[in-house]
Amino acid sequence: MSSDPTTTPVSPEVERQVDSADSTLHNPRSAVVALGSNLGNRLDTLQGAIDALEDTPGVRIKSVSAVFETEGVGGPENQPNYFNAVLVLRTTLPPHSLLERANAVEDAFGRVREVRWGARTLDVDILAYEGVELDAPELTLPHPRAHERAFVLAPWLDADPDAEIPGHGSVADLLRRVGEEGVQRRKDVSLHLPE
Ligand SMILES: Nc1ncnc2c1ncn2[C@@H]1O[C@H](COP(=O)(O)OP(=O)(O)OP(=O)(O)O)[C@@H](O)[C@H]1O
Ligand SMILES: Nc1nc2c(c(=O)[nH]1)N=C(CO)CN2
Repeated sequence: MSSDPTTTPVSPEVERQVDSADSTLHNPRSAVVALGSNLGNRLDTLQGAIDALEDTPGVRIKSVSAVFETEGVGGPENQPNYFNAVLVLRTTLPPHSLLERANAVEDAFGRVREVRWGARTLDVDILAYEGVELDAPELTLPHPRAHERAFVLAPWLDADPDAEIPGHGSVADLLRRVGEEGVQRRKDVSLHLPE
């Protein structure tokens, strides 16, 4: 019998049937996540975010881009440069659960939401989630501004040279169109998967 008084015990066979009807448990999807930081120790923060995401049940990081140092786009003038990176994941979490986890990781690194596009210790955005298009304020997929941002496209191309943004084209073409001004690959630093 289950020791949890809020649950009605079910047989292992029923549990198996319920699990097999939940296709998300068996079908990890590909998702792409952008990381950005322009306050504090930017490299440690991005590495901490990678470790926290990899530590999430239902999330496996498959590819980590190089680190790009980028000039702030939008928001207040003279904000410090960002470190940006992109991760390709396989995940069994549905999109909204992945967003919740992304927000929790931002909060864990002391993110305070004040000025739009203002400086932040950590920003975690979902760029794309395999086969999903959404147009809600709390979650828009693919990310509505990814295709026009060199600070997203350059690391995305590095993490996945064949990436496509549904409705916009290949990341390689989009980056050629947008140009790479204000975006520099930092060859002296790197991020890694947790050991
Ligand atoms: N694809 C997405 N990834 C992350 N957040 C999203 C996405 N689509 C919508 N949102 C919503 O956007 C809200 C604002 O996010 P945030 O404060 O990180 O914006 P921002 O990173 O400053 O700006 P931008 O959205 O232009 O990158 C979040 O509360 C979130 O619910
Ligand atoms: N260079 C750079 N500029 C930004 C960034 C970012 O990550 N890098 N994020 C923003 C809001 O998501 C706004 N502007």
